[in-house]
Amino acid sequence: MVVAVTVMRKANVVVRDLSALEALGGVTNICSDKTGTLTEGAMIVRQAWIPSSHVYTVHDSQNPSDPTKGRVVYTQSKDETPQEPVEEKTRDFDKERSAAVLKFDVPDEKLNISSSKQPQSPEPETKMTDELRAFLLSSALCNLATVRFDQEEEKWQTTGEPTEIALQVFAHRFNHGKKTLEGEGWRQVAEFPFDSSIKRMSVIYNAPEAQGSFIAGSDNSIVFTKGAVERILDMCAFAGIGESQQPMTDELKESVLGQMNALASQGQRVLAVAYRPWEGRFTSKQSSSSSAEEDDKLRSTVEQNLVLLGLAGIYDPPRRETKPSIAECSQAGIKVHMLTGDHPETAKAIAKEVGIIPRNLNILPESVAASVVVKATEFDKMTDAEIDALEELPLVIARCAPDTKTRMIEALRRRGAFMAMTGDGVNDAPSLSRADVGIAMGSGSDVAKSAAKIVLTDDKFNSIVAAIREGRRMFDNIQKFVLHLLTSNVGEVILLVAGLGFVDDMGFSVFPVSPLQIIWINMATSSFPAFGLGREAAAQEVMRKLPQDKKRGVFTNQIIVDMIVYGILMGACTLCTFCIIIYGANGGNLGYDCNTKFSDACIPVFRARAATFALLTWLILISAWEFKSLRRSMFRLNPNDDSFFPFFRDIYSNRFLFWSVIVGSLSVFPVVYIPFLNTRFFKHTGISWEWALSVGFTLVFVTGIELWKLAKRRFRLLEDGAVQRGHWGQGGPEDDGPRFKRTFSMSSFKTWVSFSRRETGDSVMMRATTQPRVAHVPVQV
Ligand SMILES: Nc1ncnc2c1ncn2[C@@H]1O[C@H](COP(=O)(O)OP(=O)(O)OP(=O)(O)O)[C@@H](O)[C@H]1O
Ligand code: NA
Repeated sequence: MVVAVTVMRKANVVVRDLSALEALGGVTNICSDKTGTLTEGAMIVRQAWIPSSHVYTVHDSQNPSDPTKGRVVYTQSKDETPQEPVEEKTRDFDKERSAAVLKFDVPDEKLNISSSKQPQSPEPETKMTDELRAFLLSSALCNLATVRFDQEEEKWQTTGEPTEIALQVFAHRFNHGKKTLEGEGWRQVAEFPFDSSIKRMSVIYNAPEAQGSFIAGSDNSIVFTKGAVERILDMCAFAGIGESQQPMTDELKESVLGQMNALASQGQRVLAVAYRPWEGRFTSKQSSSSSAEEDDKLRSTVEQNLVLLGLAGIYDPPRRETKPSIAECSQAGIKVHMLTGDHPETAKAIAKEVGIIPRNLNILPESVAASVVVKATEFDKMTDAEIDALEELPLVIARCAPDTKTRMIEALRRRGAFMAMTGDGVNDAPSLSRADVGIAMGSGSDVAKSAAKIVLTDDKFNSIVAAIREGRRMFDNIQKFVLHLLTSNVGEVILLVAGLGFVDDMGFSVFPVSPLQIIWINMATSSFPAFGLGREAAAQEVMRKLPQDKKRGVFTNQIIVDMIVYGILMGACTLCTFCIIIYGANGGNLGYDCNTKFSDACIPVFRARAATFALLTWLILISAWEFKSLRRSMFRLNPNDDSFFPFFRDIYSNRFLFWSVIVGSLSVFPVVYIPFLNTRFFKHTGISWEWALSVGFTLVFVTGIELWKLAKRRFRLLEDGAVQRGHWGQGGPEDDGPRFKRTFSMSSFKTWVSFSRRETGDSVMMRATTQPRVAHVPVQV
């Protein structure tokens, strides 16, 4: 256990409660945040759309905190509906987007080489307009993030929320950072903070003399607001400023929403930026109201009749490690759900990129496809019965509120799932404590951390998967430990109970092994190998099998049957040894009072005891080596290892176990031979030819275990359930196109051929119901 915790520290996981790590090994579903966990959490404004004016696109920016990197170009939109230019962009952007994931860590020199080779874009460089200026003012001022160039470290430093940093950096590109503006005399008079349940934020500023006049009268304060598009849009009465200002009609709303969808479906988080001139000066008396209720009332009077200034598309690339980790979960029979505060389109696009949902939802059966991505409001509206009636729970829940997380936990629990839930916010605490395993982010709030059992110091999704692997390893090792302990106990009990039948002339039962021998074996020799088993490395297939059944715990059928089979085998071997020496070689001479005293009459019994003791010790020790794997041969623990005799390397890989078995085996000799100690205390004496029996029966025992394991493998006895990947495996290969272009090999070609054959199947439903690509991953073959 202690070993486990230190290992996990290295993997950036802090375990506050050890049982949580073991529990994690049994997780069947993970509900993960998106921002920072599945994605980098480093956001860049990629596109800004200004109503009936321009689309600004940021190119070639690899460093999210450096406003000097990359260039901004704009596209003039003549039409009322600015749909077209953006669609033109889409292709170009898509290229960039997939590249962005790879580019983040590449040193700048290399990037410059590659970008300078690209043909220069024909688009004009940006020039400042009033519309853009208003947009930047609101983005920079309604913002708590800071961006500054650190002279000492010679790099750009940022503080604050990634979303706000992105906007602040964007404003800095035009020299409109908050610092600069406040230097020019912009003064904040009130703030209505961001809250993830209302998903917006507002501030009120007084403009310096004459500066604000292009958007508000010079004696007026100005309200700046930003937030989720659907919410802000409903509070807007106008769009645009100056001559191009239009009243917010349903039609215009539709067009703005269309615009938002275009950005969101590229995986961008879209924020609406708005403002409003406040009649006269907003005084601090108005802002320092006493009760929360009055605060809310004031807030709703402030946040109305807004003017939409534009949309910002902010991109947060998925972490490189996310998709492979999700694939690993899928192979391990674990489902990954994404619960995000973002818009459904954004959520969907990112979910596709990381493999939580297939790129082509049509490969799912219709009944499932309909509820793969849902909005929290829809989910919240459903009754428990309706949720339980769903064929599968949603994989993506968008615009998620803290309550939605709690409902999802309950829905999962009703389906018998054992779930892990991540969270970072203050109001995530209830769901974190209610989940079977709550996982908080190192960067998150202290409230979340204290409600969770596990904290990820690096926020990364793949650290969760590493912790699950560790939990499963621990569980497996506990199983091996328990099997080792119980097998020796069953063997000893059989030997001792059968020994009651060895009755001497006085009518006493002669012990086949003495009490001190048993104590010695249990305490001195077999405890070290048992600890050694606890240190076993994870088996290769540890993430290729179903999560353990929480109700069964360690005692699976396999463990119970193994324990009986091996225990009987151990009992039989030791009994035979004792019997052969007493009845075969000494005509059944059980001596006289041999349980208590050494005499010449007791020599046969004492010699038989020594051989039985040695054998029992060795069987228990060698069984520890055998239990390194429950199903694989001790002589070939790794099926992919093609060396002729990997035994010693495999056995030596766990040093502690190796040496405890070796030293334990050798300890038999002094115990048998040291005079006085042997006859007086252990009630046995030195032997000669009898050693052959001990060695011989050790070989019989090993053969017996190997045969039983072979039978288990051959006839697939007592297998753990195989992982069924169902309609589609998460994190799997792309499902919309041939893969063999990238890595051409015979096998990938074959898979591709079999795909395309299936793709020509009659209908989507056909494909879905005829079990498309069910990957049966056999466990421990
Ligand atoms: N600083 C902010 N100011 C205004 N609106 C914001 C801000 N941050 C986020 N939003 C809006 O609120 C929505 C949800 O944000 P929230 O912080 O709840 O999600 P998140 O927790 O960051 O996302 P995830 O759940 O994926 O980790 C965003 O999509 C955006 O529209
Ligand atoms: Na979050």
